[in-house]
Amino acid sequence: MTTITLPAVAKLNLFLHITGRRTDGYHNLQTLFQLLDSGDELTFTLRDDSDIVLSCNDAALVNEQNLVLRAAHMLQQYSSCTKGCDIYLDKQLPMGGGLGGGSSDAATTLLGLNKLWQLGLSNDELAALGLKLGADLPLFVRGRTSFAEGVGEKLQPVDLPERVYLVVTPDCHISTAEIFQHPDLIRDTPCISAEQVLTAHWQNDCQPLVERLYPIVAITLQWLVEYAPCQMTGTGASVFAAFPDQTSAQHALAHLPPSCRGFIAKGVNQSPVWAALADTE
Ligand SMILES: C[C@@](CO)(OP(=O)(O)O)[C@H](O)COP(=O)(O)OP(=O)(O)OC[C@H]1O[C@@H](n2ccc(N)nc2=O)[C@H](O)[C@@H]1O
Ligand SMILES: Nc1ncnc2c1ncn2[C@@H]1O[C@H](COP(=O)(O)OP(=O)(O)O)[C@@H](O)[C@H]1O
Repeated sequence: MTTITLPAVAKLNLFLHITGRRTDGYHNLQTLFQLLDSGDELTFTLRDDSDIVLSCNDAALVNEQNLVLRAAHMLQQYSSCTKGCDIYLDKQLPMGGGLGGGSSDAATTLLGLNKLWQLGLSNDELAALGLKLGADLPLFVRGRTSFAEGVGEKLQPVDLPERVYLVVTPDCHISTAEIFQHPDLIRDTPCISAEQVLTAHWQNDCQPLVERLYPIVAITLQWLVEYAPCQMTGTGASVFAAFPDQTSAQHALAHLPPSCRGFIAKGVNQSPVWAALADTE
């Protein structure tokens, strides 16, 4: 096996409760991560030397800060592996939109290179390595729709109905750090237990602040709520709504405001990356 192609799917935060601020500046949160069935795609090809070379359909993404390269270098160093690879990233997800695309690309890189380089690392090892790159990495390494606590790394799988989502991203960039640093952020939501996840009130504590600071997000939510109940994911700017079927989601998508990007995806309990990895065996 010298080439592997794997998906890197998006996530939604069906709720995002911020329960407190930690001494290291980060916030404790409780969230319900819903994995989607679509996103980016990565192709890994073994090289004859130990170089790691990234190419991408968006040339602006080819730089050392790309989480794909950072994950690949980290894995190579951690495992003392002398093999290299070419990586092609087919970027489809909006960036910085609260969909976790960068984290998902990095997690798929850890899973793909663990296989291509025949390292035999466990999922626990890969999730712990991934956490060094971002709070959402362990979710995508484990690949299960989950209730998460801590900064998002303490995960409990949850089975949800596989619903159809319309995801809409307004044309604005929101800095996660700016939202978490803001004095007006809701950061005192009472903790719920894992048993309360399905019955709790699902809200995104970042949403009122983001709607105020970025009116385009509020306007997009006002448009979407005409079709279905909707919410923001992560620290924005993407918003989403669940629909009973593809047809009704398509109907809303057809009326998308001109400045927005949108796509329809199915919520899944298990990331397709696992089926794709199994196919490589
Ligand atoms: C809050 C979530 C929910 O999914 O937002 P999205 O990024 O998906 O929108 C994520 O956990 C975000 O994870 P990630 O995007 O990896 O955040 P990081 O780069 O680690 O953090 C950026 C900055 O946000 C703040 N931060 C982040 C996460 C957290 N639990 N508490 C924080 O206070 C910190 O100031 C940090 O320096
Ligand atoms: N492979 C990648 N895909 C997307 N963004 C990346 C990638 N590597 C690094 N980044 C950086 O990470 C930031 C957050 O990206 P992303 O994961 O898409 O958003 P979010 O954390 O809001 O869900 C981007 O603005 C970009 O600067």
